[in-house]
Amino acid sequence: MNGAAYANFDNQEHVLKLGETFEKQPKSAFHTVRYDFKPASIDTACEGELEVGKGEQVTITLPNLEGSTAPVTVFKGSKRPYMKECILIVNHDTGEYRLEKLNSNIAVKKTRAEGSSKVQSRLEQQTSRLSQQMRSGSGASSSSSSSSKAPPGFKNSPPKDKMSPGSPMDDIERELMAEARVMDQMSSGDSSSESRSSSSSSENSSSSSSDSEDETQPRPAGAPSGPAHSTPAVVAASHSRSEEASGHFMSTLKNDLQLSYFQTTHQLQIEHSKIYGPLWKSKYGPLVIVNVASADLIEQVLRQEGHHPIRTDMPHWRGYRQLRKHSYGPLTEMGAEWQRIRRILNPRMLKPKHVSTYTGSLNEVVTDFIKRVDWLRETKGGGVMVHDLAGELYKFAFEGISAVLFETRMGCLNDEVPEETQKFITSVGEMFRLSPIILLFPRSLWPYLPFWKHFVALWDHLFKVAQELVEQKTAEIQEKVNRGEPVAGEYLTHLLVSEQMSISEVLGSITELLLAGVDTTSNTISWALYHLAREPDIQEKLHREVIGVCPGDTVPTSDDIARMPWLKAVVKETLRLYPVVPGNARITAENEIVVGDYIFPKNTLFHLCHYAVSYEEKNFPRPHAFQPERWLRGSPERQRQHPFSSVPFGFGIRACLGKRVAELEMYLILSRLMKHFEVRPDPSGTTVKPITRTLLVPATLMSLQFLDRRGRQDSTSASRADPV
Ligand code: HEM
Repeated sequence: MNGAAYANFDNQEHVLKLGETFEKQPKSAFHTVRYDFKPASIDTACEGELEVGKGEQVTITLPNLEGSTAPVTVFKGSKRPYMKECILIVNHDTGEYRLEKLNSNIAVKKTRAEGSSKVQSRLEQQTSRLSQQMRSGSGASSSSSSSSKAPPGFKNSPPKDKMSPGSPMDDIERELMAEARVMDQMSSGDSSSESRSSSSSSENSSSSSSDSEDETQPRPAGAPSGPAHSTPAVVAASHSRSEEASGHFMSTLKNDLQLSYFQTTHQLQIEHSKIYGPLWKSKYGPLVIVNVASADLIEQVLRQEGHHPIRTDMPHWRGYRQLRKHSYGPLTEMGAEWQRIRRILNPRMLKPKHVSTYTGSLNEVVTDFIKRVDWLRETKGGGVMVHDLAGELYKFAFEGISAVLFETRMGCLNDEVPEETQKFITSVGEMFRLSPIILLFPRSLWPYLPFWKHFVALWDHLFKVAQELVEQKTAEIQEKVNRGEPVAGEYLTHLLVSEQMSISEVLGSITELLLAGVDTTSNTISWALYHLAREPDIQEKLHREVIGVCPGDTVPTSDDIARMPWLKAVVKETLRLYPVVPGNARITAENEIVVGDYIFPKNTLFHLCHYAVSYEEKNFPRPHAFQPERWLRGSPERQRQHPFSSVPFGFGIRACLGKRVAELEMYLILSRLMKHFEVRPDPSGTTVKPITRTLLVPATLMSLQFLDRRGRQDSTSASRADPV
């Protein structure tokens, strides 16, 4: 399929162009479908009936074609193979069908009604103006330097929208000014006030945000507190000329960039699927996306993903690697190379016999985490509270995955987290936060975006940390070899010693594993504890299960976990309510595929709306309730569940590489925490909602009470009111 498929949103009218295949609108609307026609059929038009979407047979009769007044059947037969020249427009309200030649543009009323789409379309117009200005030489000269070369054209911003106090525009303003501030700090070499993007683990925000927490309108986690909240005028006044230009750029964008759009994309899945049904098309920056929001249709996409599935082409992540000449890892690699990497990485990540060998190292990390909980309660929590639990669990997850990958300890659970480690944590969060913003812009503009420079610096740091760890391990191995000692070890040692990958490839892969292995598990553990605290009966059942399998001081192992079905059900239910990857994706690069009643050409980008599907009443009765019992084997609800209604680790050969390690890690920590503590909600009554920052993360700080069970005769008889 050719690449000229991008819709034109000028005048709010959607003009379908050659290659554009699918459009669905809320009410009035047309479905526009490109069906498959035999090239000959169009020439040998004959009369017949009109039937679309029944089985594989399609008959199309048109009221008129090219001047003919009598209805003509332009096609009768199988959907395949296809001819590119025609497009079928189906009006499902009136039952009317229309075939148009693709070489004439087809105007289909207004495309989208939601504000977010309008915002995007304005942004697109603006960025294309911007890019024209740059190409015409009025802007930046060359190179990857950013704000200092910002073009004068930035001044031509559209009139500023009226902003009411506390409106989403304030958030945009804060976000963009925060961006400018971070750029300031970076250019002046001061990174000390960088805060981790997710409020959940921001040390800095812990004191400031708790006061201002508002359940209905949580403070955007990425908006740092303090000076970044200043008005643009105040901040801009302190900028140099180049920063002023960048400030113009910011203020231009702030009218268009709706932060809430990024943060609530999981929620939008539900809202859009209510309006459009289970299949609809949308735009995200330069991307045209087909959204899929039903378990059946998701299954259809995933089952046709091909031999080398592509999630998305990740131009920003890949762009960084190209810039620095780093190797791709499993997240970013594609095609046969991706398959080769996975074949090397899979065994020690996914084979149960290997994964169970990580139990010892992970349990050591769990032990240290429990000590840290004790310390936090005593020193900062009035004997019972653990503040910013998600942040603490982030450190646990980082320590845990490092123990597995690097066979080494990072000191994340020490009283003082090493500076480099803390910076890695900050960088991961920042990088995830910036990723969707960068994708909104055409690649040609990236060098001129201030936050692209920031994005590159963040990745530089991530690679630097991984590189140091790889070098350290290489040196250890070399020393052992020099001493004539046997070299044994699990993950990194195996990768280095087996020499199946170059050092650069090992680095590319290990960096991505480290990146993928932290927020994912830590946030899932946070949400599980959050719900256990709110559902004492479910928690009590879990506690009983754990002490039943592992009484006294016994530390749960992977074998014990196999006998804890309730624990597994708790994790499954947590991942249903909070799928860390709320929307996955596939690009069908190998074949055109049939999804529902439609045929999609090669290279269609599908967005799989897992979040929406896991909240569907028909899949999960009382979908908002935390009910682990739905997952118990043999439960009537489980038997009715569609197998693709909740697939938190993805599906197929491109599914999560860390699934088994993540599960083991989550089971080991949750079971042990249940042995040691009773968790209870934050007495302030604060509720925590999720936001999307690439991954689904808590929007605000999460704090819980940890009551010691150790020393209790009978945990059930302990008064719920009295901290032990
Ligand atoms: C609760 C924990 C986790 C969840 C829910 C999760 C979820 C996912 C999902 C949904 C995908 C995309 C799969 C697909 O496209 O079909 C994925 C990919 C991936 N995950 Fe995880 N993940 C978790 C933990 C981890 C951990 C601990 C690691 C590393 C040790 C990891 C490494 C990866 C990698 C490398 C990929 C890319 C695989 C590829 O493209 O070939 N994940 N994960």
